[in-house]
Amino acid sequence: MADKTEISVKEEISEERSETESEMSGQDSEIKSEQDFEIKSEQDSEIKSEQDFEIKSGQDSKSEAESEIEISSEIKTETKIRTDTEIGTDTEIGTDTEIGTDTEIGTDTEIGTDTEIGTDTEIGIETETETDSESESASNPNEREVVFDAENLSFAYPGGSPILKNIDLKIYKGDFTIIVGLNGSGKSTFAYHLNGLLRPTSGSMKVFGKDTKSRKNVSAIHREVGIVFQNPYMQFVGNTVEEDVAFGPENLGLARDEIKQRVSNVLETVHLKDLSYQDPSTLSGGEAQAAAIAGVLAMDPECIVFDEVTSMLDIAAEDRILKVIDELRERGKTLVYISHNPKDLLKADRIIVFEKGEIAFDGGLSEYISSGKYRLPDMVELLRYLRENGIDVSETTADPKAAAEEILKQIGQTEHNEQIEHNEQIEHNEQIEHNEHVNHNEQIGHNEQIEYNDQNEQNKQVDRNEQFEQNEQNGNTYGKSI
Ligand SMILES: Nc1ncnc2c1ncn2[C@@H]1O[C@H](COP(=O)(O)OP(=O)(O)OP(=O)(O)O)[C@@H](O)[C@H]1O
Repeated sequence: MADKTEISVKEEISEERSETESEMSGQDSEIKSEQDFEIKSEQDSEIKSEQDFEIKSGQDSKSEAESEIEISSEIKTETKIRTDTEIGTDTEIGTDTEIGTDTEIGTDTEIGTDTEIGTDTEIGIETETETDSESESASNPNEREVVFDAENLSFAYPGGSPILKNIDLKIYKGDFTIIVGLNGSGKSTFAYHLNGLLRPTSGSMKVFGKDTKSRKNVSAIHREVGIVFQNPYMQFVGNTVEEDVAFGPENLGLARDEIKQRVSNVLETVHLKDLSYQDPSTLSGGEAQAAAIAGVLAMDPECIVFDEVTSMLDIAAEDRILKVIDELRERGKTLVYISHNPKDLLKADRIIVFEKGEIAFDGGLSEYISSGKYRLPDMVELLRYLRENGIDVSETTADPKAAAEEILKQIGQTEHNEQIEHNEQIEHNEQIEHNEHVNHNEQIGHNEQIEYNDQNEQNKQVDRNEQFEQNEQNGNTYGKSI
């Protein structure tokens, strides 16, 4: 029997946040204090019998205006039929009673009773075989696994007009999908649907096959899908950066050493080690974004939704985050990235454009470029200009160095070759000149030698004549008759 006590449940807090958002928008009439988010405890007990039965129970309680007790029991048999029992009690203004039963053929029964004052009790009994979308896709290995599946999804904030309209969209495992669109087009609202923070007003959203409409599914979905919010201060729950980042892994029930290691690694990654003990609410905008990213990375979820997370980062910090994203892609994570920066499009497997709550475009980068309707990354503009002027470079080269090499191949290389030829010619000419010069010098030397020899000869003759004259004067004819 294992018994452990944990402080805090991050995904529940996310739910609370969402509720708070809803409350702000008037979706829910109740008013909650900030302390709702702060105090949580969870107690899990696990009993495993020799018959391979597993019984788990967890108890959550919260302070202040709201208290919640959640007890979950899980019984697992060798036949892989699992029974989940969840009992939650909320004491707050407003009462909700929900009883749900899920069976393996997908029957979901919910009985709800609302009264004005009282208790929120949720009893969920879920009986299902361990068959989910993963095993479904395993039956057809060529079919890519669907992670997010929105079907005819529409959403309106309470009292408002529809923000999302009839969205049909499947996002596949391992893809890096970028969502772009003008301000207010519904990108963030859609992002909140990806982990059940918001639920469709009509239609459905399934994550790994689990419908976000069922509250029982939402906490499991929170473990698989992390969201980094546009406003990072929305997601802090710890008193220090370190505590905040540790919050998620603690909630996953990881061992203390593992948590320590993860926290240390992610703080290193986002360069926030020096601020480990700072209150996250006092961080600068960019630091807060980095800390929020660290908090999600520490949980290592299967999917991460980034909602304009680099908007406040300096260039170096942005580069670090983009590098992290590259690594996450290499590890096969499913990433949804909301951005206003056209340069991000170059990395995308898929681009989705939102316009007034609808999907106006859904496709790859080449299609996006050739549609001619949207703002393009600067480099694509440059390459396009070169193409239009007869230089055959690809428009979709994401890496500036690769683009430069392509351009060089087309024009630079030719010029380069011409330059080489030119240089060789110069060298050749210089050599000739040099040789000519040498020859010339040699000629001069030769002539000088001749002159020298002539002079020598001449001098010798003069000497001889003078000797002759001298001899004659001396009467010495050396046997010669005159
Ligand atoms: N809690 C809310 N209550 C009512 N309306 C809301 C709420 N949150 C957002 N909206 C409205 O929903 C629309 C879509 O907002 P959303 O934040 O999803 O857009 P966005 O595309 O992410 O915009 P941005 O690029 O500016 O971040 C906007 O008109 C916004 O005013």
